[in-house]
Amino acid sequence: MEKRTPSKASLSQSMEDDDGEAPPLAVSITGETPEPPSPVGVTVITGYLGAGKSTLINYVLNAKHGRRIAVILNEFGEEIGVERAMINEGEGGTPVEEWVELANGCVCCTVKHSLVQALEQLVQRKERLDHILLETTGLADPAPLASVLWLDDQLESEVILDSIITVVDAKNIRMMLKEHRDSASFPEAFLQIAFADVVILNKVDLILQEEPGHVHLDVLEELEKEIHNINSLATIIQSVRCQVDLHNILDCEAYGAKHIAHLEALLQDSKSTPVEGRHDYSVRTLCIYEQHPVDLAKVQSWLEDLLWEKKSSMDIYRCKGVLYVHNSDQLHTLQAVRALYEVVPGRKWHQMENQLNKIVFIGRDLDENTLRDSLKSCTSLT
Ligand SMILES: Nc1nc2c(ncn2[C@@H]2O[C@H](COP(=O)(O)OP(=O)(O)OP(=O)(O)O)[C@@H](O)[C@H]2O)c(=O)[nH]1
Repeated sequence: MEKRTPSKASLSQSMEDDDGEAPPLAVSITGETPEPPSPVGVTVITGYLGAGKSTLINYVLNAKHGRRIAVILNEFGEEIGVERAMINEGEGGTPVEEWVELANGCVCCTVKHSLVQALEQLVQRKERLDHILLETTGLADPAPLASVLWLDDQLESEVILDSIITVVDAKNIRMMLKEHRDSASFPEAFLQIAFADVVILNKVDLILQEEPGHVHLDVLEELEKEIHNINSLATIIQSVRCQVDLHNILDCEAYGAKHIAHLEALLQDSKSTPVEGRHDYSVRTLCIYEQHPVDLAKVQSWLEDLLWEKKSSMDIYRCKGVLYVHNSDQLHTLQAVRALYEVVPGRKWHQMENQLNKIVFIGRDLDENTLRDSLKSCTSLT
């Protein structure tokens, strides 16, 4: 089943909301050979001011990891150690980004114009790339970017959204969580966590300084729990100066419908945020279950009411799940980022398996009863 989106007009509207400029909607770059190579994964890096995004980029650009990684930046910090990328005027006055090559095989550039154009240039380079990192300075809500990069397989794009990584400053987030526990407001940082597939909990050395001995371990455990309360689907990696094993943050295939085992493991570990002491308006995770098989058309129309028409007051950011569909021996996977959603048939159910629907929502004002009852209404075939 192909990816379902509301009208293009409303998608581009949501992108315009972010920076006043509507990026093009799709990257479709077809290869000339009959068998195009597998697409290059794009990892989007978000994070609150000063969390350590540049530190992570610097680490990737300077480490000997043996991978050819391209980095696309919005802004070029002085500390990055390469000359500021130049913007040239290409043929016909088209602005062209200049790529800077580094000794370890990585390349990087600053995007001042079209992201899609920069990606096109990248994949047209003769050297094959292993991965692309995209730093999104100041982008509170990475969803519009996900909509641009998360494309239908049918488009045969040469790039594919791999995952969204959010870098978090452990000391800062600890303070923010304390401050906002009982308040109706929520900082941008929580939104970035809500959209993350991987959270790098950086600057854990500062927690050790504050809480020497064994106490810092309890503090970090508590922080991980709080982050999982916002987004139980995210993998959390603790770090100092973003020194992370790249295998843990690249090639996550967080949006790939083929990676069912990983999705199932995430769903298995996901738990609803405990309700006690929490306000409904905070960003949280909610899991719903339904034992009976659902009608696919009804599920689609239910999702479209929730995500497109916004008939309830709920604000849903992310959604992942497995569906047990009437008249199908295949498990179906469900993924959504804001208004964009996809339901894809996956592997066959095993004989002794407990077939059921499980959906995890991440968002604000999530109403468990409404979601559970409306999913239940998708079980009838009339
Ligand atoms: N103590 C400590 N400092 C760190 C760590 N990681 C990064 N820093 C420092 O934190 C500061 C901010 O890091 P950056 O990498 O520039 O953060 P950023 O997210 O790119 O910041 P902006 O571009 O301003 O949003 C720098 O001075 C880093 O050296 C860490 O793990 N521990």
